Amino acid sequence: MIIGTRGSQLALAQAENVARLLKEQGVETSIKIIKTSGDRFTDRPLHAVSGGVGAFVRELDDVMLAGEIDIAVHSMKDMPTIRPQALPTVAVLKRDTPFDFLLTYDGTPLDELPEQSIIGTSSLRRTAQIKRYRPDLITQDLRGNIDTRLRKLREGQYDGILLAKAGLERMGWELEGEILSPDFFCPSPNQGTVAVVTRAGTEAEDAVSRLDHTESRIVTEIERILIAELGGGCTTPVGSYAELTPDKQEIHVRAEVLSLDGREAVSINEFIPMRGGLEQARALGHRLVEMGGRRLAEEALLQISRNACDSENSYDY
Ligand SMILES: NCc1[nH]cc(CCC(=O)O)c1CC(=O)O
Repeated sequence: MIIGTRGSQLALAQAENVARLLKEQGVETSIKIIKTSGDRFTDRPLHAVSGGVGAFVRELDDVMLAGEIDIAVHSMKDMPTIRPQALPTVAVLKRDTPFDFLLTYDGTPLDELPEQSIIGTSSLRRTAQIKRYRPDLITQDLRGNIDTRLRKLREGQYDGILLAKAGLERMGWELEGEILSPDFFCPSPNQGTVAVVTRAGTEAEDAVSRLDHTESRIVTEIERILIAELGGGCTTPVGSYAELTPDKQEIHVRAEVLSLDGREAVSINEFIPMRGGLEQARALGHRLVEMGGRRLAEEALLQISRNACDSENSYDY
């Protein structure tokens, strides 16, 4: 069986991990690198790349539908909500750390950074959240793969950069930094979770389905439901995070929509029961809209110059 992946170090690490997990199940695989247009235009913000934020995923879908690969591995937060029926998400892997991470040039924590320090991120959500938390800091666009972003920090172009902790973990990089609390930095929906796609009705589907982690599947679904009604398309500053309580009876859900400048936000922060959780999440998503979340998402969208964007749920650029 052939695992298709993008060629970035993070994508390769994720694909290699899936290969290892399948090998433990006695399934042999090989890895094939697929170059996507999102990888080719790394100089522009992703919301300005043709095809928008679903680009990475869709091009792997195409080669899978063409039969060139059997298994595709994705960072789940980059996957559009609406998916081809023939390509089920057969496994949601056990979640890694879902939180954002601050790396600073000299190890200074967020609360102690001098005024006017420059923070690099290309995520509209992280930009809005950092502006809300520290309006005196300066945010600057920072694109590129994780290795590129780290290099730019080391070169002194930024005082600090924000990224997903999970990316560093998967690369095996243990760097000193600060995990940002979801109370102030609600992560992107599905951040820190890898999903695996196959063609329906194949041997690969059978094999990969053994890797599915039920709890991670539940919380990631809830995170999507919470923000499903917001509209505003993709690339708006939206966070959504669900976690099981230690007794596994309840789910702690947080979700928020911010204005691009971080000055306005609407949010929810609640515990819902495991039983009937999906319905309650839908109701909470509705409440987020009624509190003004859709208006904020639509306003943000109007302010962003961008090309066609077909994804409903890839907010993190
Ligand atoms: N936005 C791109 C992206 N997609 C997934 C990850 C990290 C891994 C993950 O969240 O699963 C990243 C990098 C980042 O946000 O720093």
